[in-house]
Amino acid sequence: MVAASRLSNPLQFDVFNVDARTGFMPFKPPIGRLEGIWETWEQLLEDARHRHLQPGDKLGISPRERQCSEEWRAQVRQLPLLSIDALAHSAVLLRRAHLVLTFLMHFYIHTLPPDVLVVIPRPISIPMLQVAKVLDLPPVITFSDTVLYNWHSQAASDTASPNPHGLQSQTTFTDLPDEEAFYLSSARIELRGAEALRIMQSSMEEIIVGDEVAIERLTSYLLQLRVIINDLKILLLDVRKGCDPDIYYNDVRPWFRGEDSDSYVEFGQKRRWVFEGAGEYTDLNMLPDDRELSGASAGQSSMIHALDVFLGVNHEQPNTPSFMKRMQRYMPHHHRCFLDHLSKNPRPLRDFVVSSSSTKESGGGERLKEAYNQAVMALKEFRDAHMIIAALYIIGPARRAADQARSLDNPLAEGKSNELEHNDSTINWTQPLNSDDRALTGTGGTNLVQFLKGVRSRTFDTLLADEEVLYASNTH
Ligand code: HEM
Repeated sequence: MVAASRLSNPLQFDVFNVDARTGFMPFKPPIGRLEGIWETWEQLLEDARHRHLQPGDKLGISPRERQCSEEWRAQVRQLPLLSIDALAHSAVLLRRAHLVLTFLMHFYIHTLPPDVLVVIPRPISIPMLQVAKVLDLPPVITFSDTVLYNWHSQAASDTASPNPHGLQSQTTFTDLPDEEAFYLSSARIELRGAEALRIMQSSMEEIIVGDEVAIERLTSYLLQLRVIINDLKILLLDVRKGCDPDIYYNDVRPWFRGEDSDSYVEFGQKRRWVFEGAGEYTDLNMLPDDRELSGASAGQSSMIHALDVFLGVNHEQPNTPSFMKRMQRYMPHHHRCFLDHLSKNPRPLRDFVVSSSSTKESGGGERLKEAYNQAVMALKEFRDAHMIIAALYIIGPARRAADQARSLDNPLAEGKSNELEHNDSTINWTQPLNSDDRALTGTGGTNLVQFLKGVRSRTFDTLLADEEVLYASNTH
């Protein structure tokens, strides 16, 4: 348990919509349904789920399934255009509205046949853009829609924290237990990570004090942090218990795709998403030409970003914003501010560890450095595990899907095999996968293999070597 504060708190959770018990997840379960005039959105969402709509580019989709999707989309086009004014006063209602509208929108877009234009009908596009504007979020499904604000639990009382093993998802695309297991594995990581946030808070206080006692405390916090990050790794690997890789890849993942990972490419360009009627609203001018609409990805989890920022793992690169920076655009506004605040810490942990271990005589600095390296190593091992999961859930199933498409002689086979010129799920990540750079893309639109290897290397490079500490002591 983290010791009581010795200083006024440099990282005030409540300002950033962070809860000391549940971290970036709200302490109380999010509301499960909008009432009043917005019931119609909820009913249409329910209807989409009951119909078991299928993605329009699914291999072997039947005429009956296409017809069923078209009937549902016709209902969406006939919806009245509802005002969001009475929602705008409540963050809780707005979050549910973002969730419902993005689920409706992704159902609408991804049930379209792959070769028709994407025009999001006005009854969804306008409230979607309005809600997104008030929340300062992009009009696309995010990690907060599928995980942070998409759960309920049977808590023992109003004051008890949600039980990580008693969680259920409120809304899914497929009603498959695999989809729910996928969301809940992230939710459990968020809940377990709340203790890591408390450690960051207490550590920042100790860094300000900076004396021998502070160094001892900080050392023990970092050792606790190592244990927590190791637990996050175990929780991540546990996704295998409830979510089948092929079901995830073929049935669940297609619904998350953003504009930048659309499967249909014409004249070298992916389909643009047209938000019908947006041009008539000058105050909704939030879709510049260089807009980017990536699909939901756990890369948007503020928890992992917070660990990077706190431990000093630097993903930034000159000239272009990094993937990690881009993903922050998809996080709830206050959580983005939290990361910003953490990154502007005037005494960053890594610098403090370097200076303490190079100047302190007593050996406390050396123990601090060792504890710091163990925490960084745990994060690197989390990323090793994440690469195994990405291989198992994307690379293996993508290969099997491409083989299946080829055997059906389906015109989409070329697209699917472009996705995968790689090895199978027992991939050896230390080998170059393929000289062909046509890469598998993540839902966040990245070149998956290259990207994940880069993130892991940068984590490893954050470890403090003896020379670095020596260099710091010589330059004091
Ligand atoms: C079946 C489970 C998972 C799969 C298949 C998966 C896949 C991916 C993929 C493809 C990327 C590349 C970026 C993109 O384009 O989206 C990515 C990035 C990322 N994912 Fe996951 N992911 C899974 C679970 C998780 C979980 C549970 C977390 C943590 C809550 C997580 C955290 C991240 C982070 C932080 C990144 C950014 C890169 C990094 O920091 O290493 N992922 N993931």
